[in-house]
Amino acid sequence: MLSAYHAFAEILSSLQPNLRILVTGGAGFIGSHLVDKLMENEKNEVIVVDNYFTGSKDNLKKWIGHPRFELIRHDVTEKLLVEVDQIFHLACPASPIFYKYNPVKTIKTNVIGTLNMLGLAKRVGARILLTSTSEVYGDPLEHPQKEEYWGNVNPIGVRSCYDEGKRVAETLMFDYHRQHGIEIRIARIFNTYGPRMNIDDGRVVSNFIAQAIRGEPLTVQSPGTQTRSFCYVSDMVDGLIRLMEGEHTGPINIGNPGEFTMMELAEAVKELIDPAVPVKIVENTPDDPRQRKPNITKAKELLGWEPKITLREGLPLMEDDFRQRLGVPKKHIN
Ligand SMILES: NC(=O)c1ccc[n+]([C@@H]2O[C@H](COP(=O)([O-])OP(=O)(O)OC[C@H]3O[C@@H](n4cnc5c(N)ncnc54)[C@H](O)[C@@H]3O)[C@@H](O)[C@H]2O)c1
Ligand SMILES: O=c1ccn([C@@H]2O[C@H](COP(=O)(O)OP(=O)(O)O[C@H]3OC[C@@H](O)[C@H](O)[C@H]3O)[C@@H](O)[C@H]2O)c(=O)[nH]1
Repeated sequence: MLSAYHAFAEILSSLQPNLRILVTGGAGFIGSHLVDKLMENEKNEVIVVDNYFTGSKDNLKKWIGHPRFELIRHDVTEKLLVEVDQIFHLACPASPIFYKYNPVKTIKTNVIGTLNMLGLAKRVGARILLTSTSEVYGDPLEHPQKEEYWGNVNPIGVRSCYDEGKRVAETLMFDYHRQHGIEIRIARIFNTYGPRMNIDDGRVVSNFIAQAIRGEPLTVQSPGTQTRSFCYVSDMVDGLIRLMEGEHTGPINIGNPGEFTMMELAEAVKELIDPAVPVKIVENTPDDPRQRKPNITKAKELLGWEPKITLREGLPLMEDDFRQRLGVPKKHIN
């Protein structure tokens, strides 16, 4: 019986074509988890290109030297010639601190980088997936956000290099699709967290966890009532792969609809790591969206996807990883 099952599995696997997959930004947080998942399939060959602005070779160290894996230092604002079947286009700094650091470079990465990847997709006939963002909805006046909502975005603000950049990237994807018949997929990713985020990434979940472990005050940016919806990274990767493999162009929201104020997030982190750490209210940055929560009806109906890991399940997994990297073990009370 078992051998009949194995024979069947072997036939199935032999029917699946070998795929060569390019992941831009594959040395980053989401990208490296995506690479781990893609490498599990022995039919996949994975090529990562990254300029290491916010990513690191360390995130991919287990694959370096593997015969089905290749890592190339490359900036997507420059042309790239590789023969591939699929392109997961993630390259772009994602933390507001880093995308505001060199805004001209951020918009070039979104516009010229996406043009270059679309040019590559056209030349080699590859399917291309763009990781767009919930930031295309700006400071949303509709809540929760459906894909049909056009957003409320400041075109000249300090976040515009990122959110307007991603909006242009979406436009380019659809123009190449309509004009050149390129197979496109667009994911609108909502706040994602998990192990391997940079300790000093600057995003709220990594900040609070690192602060609590170090015994420092949790910096809640005022007013603290602004909301976000946090998706665990393994759920995100599963959604991205389903979108790439499915039949729908999108845009499709991929995120966890569980919605929390930043004050609630700080309380959850305190409760988990150290109830004694204080919360410190600090000044916010301009144009910070006041609310954010995905409507994921499309992802459920078209991709059969919904997140499995709640914030309370995901935070301890991230705590373990941060403690290990910060060298601060958990105190055990006997
Ligand atoms: N994490 C989130 O909450 C979130 C939310 C919405 C959208 N996204 C999108 O998902 C993607 C990945 O985000 P992440 O959280 O893993 O961020 P990250 O900063 O960890 O990863 C981005 C990667 O892209 C690389 N990169 C940046 N500019 C590049 C360039 N010009 N050429 C080549 N490589 C470049 C970086 O070095 C890094 O490895 C981004 O496109 C981001 O906009 C993320
Ligand atoms: O230390 C902090 C950091 C952040 N915050 C608050 O936490 C909220 C979330 O901020 P983050 O910097 O984590 O992320 P944002 O939601 O602003 O942007 C994010 O969402 C969409 C993605 O495309 C972006 O890549 C990602 O950075 C904001 O309201 C911010 O004011 C704090 O209260 N304290």
